[in-house]
Amino acid sequence: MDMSMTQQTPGVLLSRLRAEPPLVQCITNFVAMNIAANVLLAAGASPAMVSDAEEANEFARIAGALTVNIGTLSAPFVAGMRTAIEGAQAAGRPWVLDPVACQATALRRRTAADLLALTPTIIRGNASEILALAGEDSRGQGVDGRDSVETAEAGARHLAETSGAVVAVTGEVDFVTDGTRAVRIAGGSPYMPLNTALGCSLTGLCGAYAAVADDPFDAAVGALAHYAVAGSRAHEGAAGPGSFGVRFLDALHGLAPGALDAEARVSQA
Ligand SMILES: Nc1ncnc2c1ncn2[C@@H]1O[C@H](COP(=O)(O)OP(=O)(O)OP(=O)(O)O)[C@@H](O)[C@H]1O
Ligand SMILES: Cc1ncsc1CCO
Ligand SMILES: [Mg+2]
Repeated sequence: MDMSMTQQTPGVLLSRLRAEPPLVQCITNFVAMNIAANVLLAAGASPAMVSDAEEANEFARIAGALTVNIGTLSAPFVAGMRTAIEGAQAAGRPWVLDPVACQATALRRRTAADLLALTPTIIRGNASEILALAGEDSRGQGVDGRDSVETAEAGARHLAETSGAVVAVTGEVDFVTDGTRAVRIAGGSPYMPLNTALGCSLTGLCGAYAAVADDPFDAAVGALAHYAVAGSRAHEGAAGPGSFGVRFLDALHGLAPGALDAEARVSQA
């Protein structure tokens, strides 16, 4: 990749992560809990799925980053999210928002808007979710994206400007912007959206990269590039979504920092 697009390249951040695996507090959904934990471990981070309001604030203060995902939403989750965000912010730690299916119901629209107002460091979602969060029409079907990343790029730029967050839109070709800078990241596999919770797990990986990066834009690019390169590698020889899933974990683990920078397909947008 062109090394001028980030201060710290994906490979530099991956080296940091592997040298000192960051503790990442993941408040995520019941579908993603096990999958995301395995993804973070394979990539080189240390995940902990801690969400109860009684301990989430205390835990956020000792974690390197917090990630918040509204996939299986309920009042106890929301209470844990709110107090965890307060703890992360008090400790000066980054937090990542994943607004799963935020177009679908009044509860999700309200919760996503409330969490957005708490100023996430990074927002990661599929194009349908980012369009909805940006106040535009979304064709999302439940948790599955149904819009192209391209149609969400203008909304993502606007959302980044108004929220102050780095916005990462995922799909066939990903898009990352902080409102000023913007890049596209190619790679991955069409088997990825057929494996549940890989997006939710990527949100966790954004937290891991944010914990070791100086700049959240570099963190989002690093996490998405790690995923894209591992996804491309895993696609080779995969017979379908099942064998892809196994190969993907192996590829996340087996990717060396130098190879990540050599194989990352990041371009200016
Ligand atoms: N058609 C595709 N080709 C290549 N990579 C893809 C494709 N669709 C998605 N991806 C990749 O899959 C990963 C997850 O992105 P996706 O947009 O599917 O998340 P999501 O909809 O939030 O997933 P989930 O809600 O199931 O966790 C990203 O790394 C993205 O680049
Ligand atoms: C399938 C599913 N349902 C709620 S969250 C989730 C994981 C993918 O977003
Ligand atoms: Mg999702």
